[in-house]
Amino acid sequence: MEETKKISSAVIRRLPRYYRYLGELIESGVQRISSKELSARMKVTASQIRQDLNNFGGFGQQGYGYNVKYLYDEIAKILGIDRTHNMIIIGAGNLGAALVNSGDFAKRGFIIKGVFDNNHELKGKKIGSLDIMMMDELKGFIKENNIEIVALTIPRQAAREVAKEVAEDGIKAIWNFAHTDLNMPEDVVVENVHLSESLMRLSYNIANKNGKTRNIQEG
Ligand SMILES: NC(=O)c1ccc[n+]([C@@H]2O[C@H](COP(=O)([O-])OP(=O)(O)OC[C@H]3O[C@@H](n4cnc5c(N)ncnc54)[C@H](O)[C@@H]3O)[C@@H](O)[C@H]2O)c1
Repeated sequence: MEETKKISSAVIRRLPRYYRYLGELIESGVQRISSKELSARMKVTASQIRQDLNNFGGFGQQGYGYNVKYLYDEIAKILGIDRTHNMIIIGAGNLGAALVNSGDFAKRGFIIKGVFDNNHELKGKKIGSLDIMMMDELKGFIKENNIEIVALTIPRQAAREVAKEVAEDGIKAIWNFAHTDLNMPEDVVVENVHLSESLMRLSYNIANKNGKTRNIQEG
């Protein structure tokens, strides 16, 4: 499929949710669905669904609705999850260990190949089946294992330094958990995950639940 126009980040943010719902439909044996039914399940308007999916050529047919498996596969292609991505975690602390121990990423094709730390006391220790490696092994490991994504679960100052270092080693995708903006070159994509910011949005919604202000939803 050729992409002729830039797809808005709001649409891209909604796609994983479509993907999850379609996956559930497949699991329950549903083969096709109208945008009306999908909208009722997902609690977004049918016109929003049509508009979103029209960005990619629609996939729907008048009077038929959407072929669930086809749509699921097409969204996987758009999200680039129709193939595997090799990933490493830098920072073998609480958060790093939680990521390594979560099986969910592998199910989606994100393969955690290694975990790194600069604390020599952790050398030789394991998280799950992975040996914790030291930072002097990082550069070679990235090259040899075709690493595409680096997750940073280290403090903010360290994250800024390590991000620069891995970008110089050719990494183009950083999953940043440190509470800082990384200011990377344009060809490096950064996805920030900040749980406390999510909590602040929740707090905003608690504060405004009876007021006139509309809820903020991530779509
Ligand atoms: N984004 C979020 O939602 C979120 C949630 C919790 C924690 N955090 C942040 O993530 C970071 C990790 O949290 P945690 O609870 O796992 O902390 P932690 O202290 O348990 O683990 C941090 C690990 O990073 C290692 N480290 C420090 N500097 C390093 C460097 N330069 N190179 C390699 N490894 C280095 C430490 O040795 C340690 O093992 C913290 O900075 C924390 O503020 C973010």
